[in-house]
Amino acid sequence: MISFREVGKTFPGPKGAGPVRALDGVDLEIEEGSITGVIGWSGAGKSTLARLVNALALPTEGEVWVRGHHTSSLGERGLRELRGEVGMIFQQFGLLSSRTVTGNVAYPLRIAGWSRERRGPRVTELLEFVGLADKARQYPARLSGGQKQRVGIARALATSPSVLVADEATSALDPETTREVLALLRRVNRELGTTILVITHEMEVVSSLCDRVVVMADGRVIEEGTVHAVFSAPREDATRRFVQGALRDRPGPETVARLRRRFPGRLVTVGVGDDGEQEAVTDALAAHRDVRTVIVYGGISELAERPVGSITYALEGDPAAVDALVADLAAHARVEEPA
Ligand SMILES: Nc1ncnc2c1ncn2[C@@H]1O[C@H](COP(=O)(O)OP(=O)(O)OP(=O)(O)O)[C@@H](O)[C@H]1O
Repeated sequence: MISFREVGKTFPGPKGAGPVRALDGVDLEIEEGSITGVIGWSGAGKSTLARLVNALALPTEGEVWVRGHHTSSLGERGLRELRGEVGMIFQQFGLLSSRTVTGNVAYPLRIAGWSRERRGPRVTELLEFVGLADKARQYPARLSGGQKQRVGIARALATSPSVLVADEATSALDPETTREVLALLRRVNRELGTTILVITHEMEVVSSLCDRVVVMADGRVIEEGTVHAVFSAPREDATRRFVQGALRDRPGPETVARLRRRFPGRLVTVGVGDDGEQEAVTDALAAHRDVRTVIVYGGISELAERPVGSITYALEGDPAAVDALVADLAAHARVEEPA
């Protein structure tokens, strides 16, 4: 559906500074019907990547393909076709304040040359889909943030695009409204079959909505895979920071110091993965009765409907017995000792 092949994007830098390398050697395949999250800290290149999908920007190296369109070699007609294939929603909604909800949703249809007779029923259908049929005549200023974003989604879907790109679409919303908008995006994917690309710096958005995740740092893709695979065993520091920020399952340095003062035993953090792993850990703890085991910290969440997190134990006993238990745990799960 979408293919990035060795894509680079360099911007001329500010006066006196060198050029800015926003994307560097990005290879990426987005499957039809998937929901893919692109996550990264500020400046990682996420928005630049999003803008390449509907040719709002073109790569300076490599190729971007969207549904068989090579974005760098499109004429005016090809570009119009591509923009019809790719809907976009933004953090600040991008609604026209001088037009009603109906006027906003009808706007892309007017541009695409739909007659007034065809536009009316299509707008009604779209507003019903996003649950805003009763707001058709309102102006955006009278709507809440969540309602504005739903208008944005209806507008983005007007021409039945096969791809929807959401650039920080929930970053301006409170947690409850964020959940509503994410639920709507899930419906768009399931009921309309739209492929969705979600650009975000919020791990919760990825973990609750996406099938796959692409982690970006410094213009590069540093990790990629299913949400569960990437977040349950992060390989890169940047990924680990996202997971840690969301799960808060591992004690930070100050907490570790406090735990060491309170508990005499050896601190060991044991990863929680799928069910089999947890059972093996419980069995190992039960088998080593000569070691006193105290749970001192931890957290378990769900990612892609599977458990993930860690539990930190203080293990107290004869050092050889504690060593034997730690070896037994390490045979079944990820074991770390806080620094
Ligand atoms: N039009 C532009 N001109 C010059 N530099 C740009 C331009 N657009 C982006 N950049 C630079 O490219 C890099 C990547 O920016 P980008 O906006 O893609 O990152 P991001 O991951 O989306 O970050 P944020 O979440 O802060 O928007 C940054 O260093 C940014 O300053």
